[in-house]
Amino acid sequence: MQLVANQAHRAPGLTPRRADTSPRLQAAEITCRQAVTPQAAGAKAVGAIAASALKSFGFAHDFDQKYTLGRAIGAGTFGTVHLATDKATGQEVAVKVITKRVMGGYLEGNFVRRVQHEVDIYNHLGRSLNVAYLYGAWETPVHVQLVMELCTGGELWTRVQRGKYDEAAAAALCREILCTVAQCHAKGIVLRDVKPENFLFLTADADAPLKMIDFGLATYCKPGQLLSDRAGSPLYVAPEVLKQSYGQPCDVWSAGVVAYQLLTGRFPFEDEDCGLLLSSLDVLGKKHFTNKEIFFAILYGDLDFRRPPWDEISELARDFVAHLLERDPAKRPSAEQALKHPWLRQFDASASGTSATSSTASVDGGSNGGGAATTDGNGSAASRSGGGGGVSGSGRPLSDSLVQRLQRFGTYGRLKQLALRAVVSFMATAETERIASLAAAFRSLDPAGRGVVPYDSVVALLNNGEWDLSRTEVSQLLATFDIDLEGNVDYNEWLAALIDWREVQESAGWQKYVNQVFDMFDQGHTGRLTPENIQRVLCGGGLLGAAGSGSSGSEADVLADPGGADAELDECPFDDVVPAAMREADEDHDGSISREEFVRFLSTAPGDKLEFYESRRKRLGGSSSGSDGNGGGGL
Ligand SMILES: Nc1ncnc2c1ncn2[C@@H]1O[C@H](COP(=O)(O)OP(=O)(O)OP(=O)(O)O)[C@@H](O)[C@H]1O
Repeated sequence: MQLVANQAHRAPGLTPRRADTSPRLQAAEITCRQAVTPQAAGAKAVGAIAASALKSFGFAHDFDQKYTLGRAIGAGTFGTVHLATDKATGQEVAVKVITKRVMGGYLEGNFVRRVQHEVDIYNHLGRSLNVAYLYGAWETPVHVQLVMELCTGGELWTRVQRGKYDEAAAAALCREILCTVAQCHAKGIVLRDVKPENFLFLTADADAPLKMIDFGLATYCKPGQLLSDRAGSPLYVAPEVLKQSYGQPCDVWSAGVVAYQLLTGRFPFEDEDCGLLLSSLDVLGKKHFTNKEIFFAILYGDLDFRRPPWDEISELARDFVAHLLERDPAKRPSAEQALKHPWLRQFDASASGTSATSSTASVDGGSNGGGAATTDGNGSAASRSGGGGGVSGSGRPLSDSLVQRLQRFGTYGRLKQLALRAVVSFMATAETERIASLAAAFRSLDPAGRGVVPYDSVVALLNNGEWDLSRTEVSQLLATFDIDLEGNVDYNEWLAALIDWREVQESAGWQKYVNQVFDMFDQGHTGRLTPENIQRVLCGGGLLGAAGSGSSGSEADVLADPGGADAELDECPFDDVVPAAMREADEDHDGSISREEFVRFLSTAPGDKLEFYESRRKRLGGSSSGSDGNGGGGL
């Protein structure tokens, strides 16, 4: 095993991260970073790209025109993170500046895969409100610049160091971490680096949302698959990772270590022989532990539930932590199962509370008509939690789950979103019943029947006082809606973003619709889609014609100009879509997407449940009706 220290490249003058404050932890933080091999970075990331032959990533080059770079605010082994300001809007963002690694005039292969992998994962998972949002990637001859949502609340680690959390606060944070893990696992991604340093608070507020950053060790691993390369940070690494045979459960273990820390302020294991009991204090300078000692404690040490403050912590909390820190991964709960633990559920407002029903919710499409967004001025506590643990995604009223649906759709990636928008256009005429409530909700925002809702109306909807969202989160949800990047939300975008795709997949028509979209791309009737096919159709507007901006979305509209033979390919806003989609969809790496691969690409994993995404639905006390907030026209 090749070990690489995880403390290099600190920019001068930066507030040091935890690793720098403690020589002990610095040693302990030596991280097994050989993960970015073709196997470990995921064969998908390798995909059809001959990485070693690249001179550039194909990212935009106009960073300096768009942003003013400010001071450095953080540093890791891979890059330095700076503050920056959007010149047009004044919005502050975080920019990770990564120095390019070049060999023989070309970008070094592993480096290319690492960057592409990070961008791909951010582009998918960053659409969830649990992960810092990636606005885009830029490059110069020397650097790559990843522009991200700025999190000003500091690392979870900083708050952990201040001492233990009360149970309600600890449970809320554990829920957010496990939701992030569950979202990743549902997409066949294992994080391998769940630790407090990789979660930042959006703001300094006590109840600010937590956002995951840094997917450097994440890799593709479906349930049941096993990995063998050691990867992780020693204090959080699962025993089976040390034994080099592990899969998704390793993230649940790491979440268990974090849960233990949140409740007690220290690490969970002791080893009588070497007197190892890790506490924040130990870590900050009193004792010296080698990785060997730490690994021994993880593998064989006793779980310490005896010492204070465990005598003041509830049985349920202890049971929760003990379950997550089960050494046998086969007996450990999955992230989804852990989210249903009674300790988390007892603090989950959405599991017991009532949802906002009092104001003029604009998405019900029924009784409220007009769709005028209102502010209820209630100012009540908001719930960031999911849909109440066991609540199924299917059948959840739109007025409760709008934000969850948007996030999940956002994580699909651009090509899949565009293709699903085309599927919708085929469905719209055939499945009027399935889309009736969504159509009604759209009409309430588009009373004039133009088939397009301007950005302002959607912003007003998301700011109507019923959702707990920051300004930047509203704009990122808006970006998810606007699949064709036209600056508004058309009827088919609305349907595509909000429909329950898992339900559609189970319907008789699904295979037919997907075939129709495949055929739109496959103009040569070869049965395979090449990057060129896809690029031509996307940039020629053939797929976007699939809905037009109207609400009819008929088959005739779709097929009117399927290939865009006269297409102007020079100014295509989807240039970066195809390589990322190829890395995801081309499972056998033959440089094309077969019909079967396309069907799998468009399908939503059965495990990708709505309740893993934060509802952000405000919970209003004393709801009169106790109804589902549907107002008569929700899903
Ligand atoms: N979106 C953000 N907003 C504010 N600060 C950030 C953001 N992203 C990163 N940082 C800060 O920059 C530091 C380094 O970021 P990050 O961990 O992503 O870099 P890295 O080089 O990939 O790290 P690693 O060494 O773990 O690979 C973080 O610890 C954090 O303090």
